[in-house]
Amino acid sequence: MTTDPPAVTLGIDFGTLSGRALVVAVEDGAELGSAVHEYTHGVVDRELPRGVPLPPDWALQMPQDWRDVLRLAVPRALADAGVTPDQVVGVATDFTACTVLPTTWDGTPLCELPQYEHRPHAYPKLWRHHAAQPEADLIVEHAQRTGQPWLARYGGKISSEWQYAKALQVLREDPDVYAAADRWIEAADWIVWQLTGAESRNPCTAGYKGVRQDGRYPDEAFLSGLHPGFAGFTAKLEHPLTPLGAPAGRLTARAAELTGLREGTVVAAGNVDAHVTSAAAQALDPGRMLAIMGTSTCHILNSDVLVEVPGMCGVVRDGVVPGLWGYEAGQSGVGDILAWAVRTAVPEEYAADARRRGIGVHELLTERAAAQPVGGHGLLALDWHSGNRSVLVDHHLSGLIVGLTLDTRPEDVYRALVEATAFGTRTIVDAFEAAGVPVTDFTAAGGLLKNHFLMQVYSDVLNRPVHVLASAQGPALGAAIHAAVAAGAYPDIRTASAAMGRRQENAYTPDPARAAAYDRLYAEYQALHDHFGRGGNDVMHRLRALRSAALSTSPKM
Ligand SMILES: Nc1ncnc2c1ncn2[C@@H]1O[C@H](COP(=O)(O)OP(=O)(O)O)[C@@H](O)[C@H]1O
Ligand SMILES: O=C(CO)[C@H](O)[C@H](O)COP(=O)(O)O
Repeated sequence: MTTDPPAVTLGIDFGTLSGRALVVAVEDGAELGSAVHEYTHGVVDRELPRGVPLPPDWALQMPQDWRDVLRLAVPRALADAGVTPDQVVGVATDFTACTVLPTTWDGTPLCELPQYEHRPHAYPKLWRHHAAQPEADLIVEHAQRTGQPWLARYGGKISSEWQYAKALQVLREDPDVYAAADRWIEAADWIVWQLTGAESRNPCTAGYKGVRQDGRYPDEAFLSGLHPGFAGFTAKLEHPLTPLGAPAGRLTARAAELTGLREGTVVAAGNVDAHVTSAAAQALDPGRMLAIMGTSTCHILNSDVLVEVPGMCGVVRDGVVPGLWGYEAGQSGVGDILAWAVRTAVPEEYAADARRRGIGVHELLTERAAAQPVGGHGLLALDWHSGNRSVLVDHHLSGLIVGLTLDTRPEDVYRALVEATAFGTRTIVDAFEAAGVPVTDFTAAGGLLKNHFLMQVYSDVLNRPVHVLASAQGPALGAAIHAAVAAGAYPDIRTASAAMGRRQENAYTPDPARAAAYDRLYAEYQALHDHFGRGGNDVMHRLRALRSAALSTSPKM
């Protein structure tokens, strides 16, 4: 007797530095094979590939790097899993967001047209492009003045990371590129377009990053008040939305040739890396907060109720799963801040020790940092090296370390930074609870799970158990779950998540003595946070303005 080979789905996760494809069994979510492709150009933040220098706070990407994930990682993942294209019943993708690009009507990125290849604004802007803060400030000020009803659904502020600030920056700085952009599209939707040959839009990026609420984008009167040329901006976005977990289309012959998949394979609606991970971590029920902890952290939480939480990134109906209000908050820099410490605050002696022992510098610093009592380093840090996404929503804030002495060691700084990111998360959890959105449990996912000391710090600082997603491929697994729903294997995302997702309960539990000690440090963090973040001292903004002025005038010494 022969049995049919098992049905599988493919989840493709497009991260900040790489993209990965994961083959998953539809029946139980077993991970059968995967492959990663590191982007050739990574984050373009110094100069364009052809040598055009970029100003501070810019972060771009190259669409070809994303296509290469389809071309290279997908066939390798199928081979790794030992499955044939016929077994793949559905494909879904997820992307960083708001990573957004200008294209022509047929989806061609403007940066790939010869006449625009030297123009920085023709390139996709990565989620952590932070140069549109003046535009974000203008949007917030104008929205407050004109009483825009949607503003409260974004915690009272629109981030410079989101679609409108980035698009307005293009219009103000390169009106030709703005005019040439027939479509202004999230990479999350653009990649689906590459697979299906037809434009589609998803409610997750449209809601959280595109300010679409109650079926509408901000109106023309509001947009023209920002800039006369911005009045028709939403025409570049308008397109029917495909619900999450629904099919956006089918794989074209061209995409099948590129990926090695079968023409006609179902492709699910696009999605965001953080939000899609909730399905993988079985964190879709109301009150379950998921923190996706990597270069940055996103906090995702579903609820039955609509509440306007000050400083959150956004609340969107059906934004994570149909039928619930999905909340997002976040920290723009977490692993990125630790990477900064590893890159810049470690003497050669440490690097040599790590090399000798065959471990990474993160691991070395972690090991040394773990061997000290709470507060033993005498330091307190603010985790704003990449600005503050929640609850202050200000990307012109910056990092701070208080308490440095001549005795301070690199591992002390590293530990203080780990703790600062945990305090940042606690600030977000507290903001939800204070606003009336209960956080009944806390689950973590993402690349930082490998740092057990860091995870324990989070449990101690939050003074609650931390559950973890039991997969190293959270977003790709979440996408594969969405693919199974789009393929009709499950009736909805929550049912598919129960069958295919997995989590380890109580992976970390708080130590009462450390939790009490962290309560005292957290009180100090809150004081520092409010002093520098809520107007007590505006020095961080003044320093940034001085830096911009200094870098824009030429004489150097
Ligand atoms: N052992 C470690 N401890 C803490 N942070 C780490 C460690 N190893 C890598 N990192 C940081 O983790 C981040 C990468 O996280 P990951 O989840 O893999 O990526 P992404 O967020 O891009 O999906 C980087 O910022 C890196 O500096
Ligand atoms: O803001 C986001 C989602 O809303 C970004 O996608 C996210 O912060 C980037 O993710 P990662 O740190 O995993 O690369």
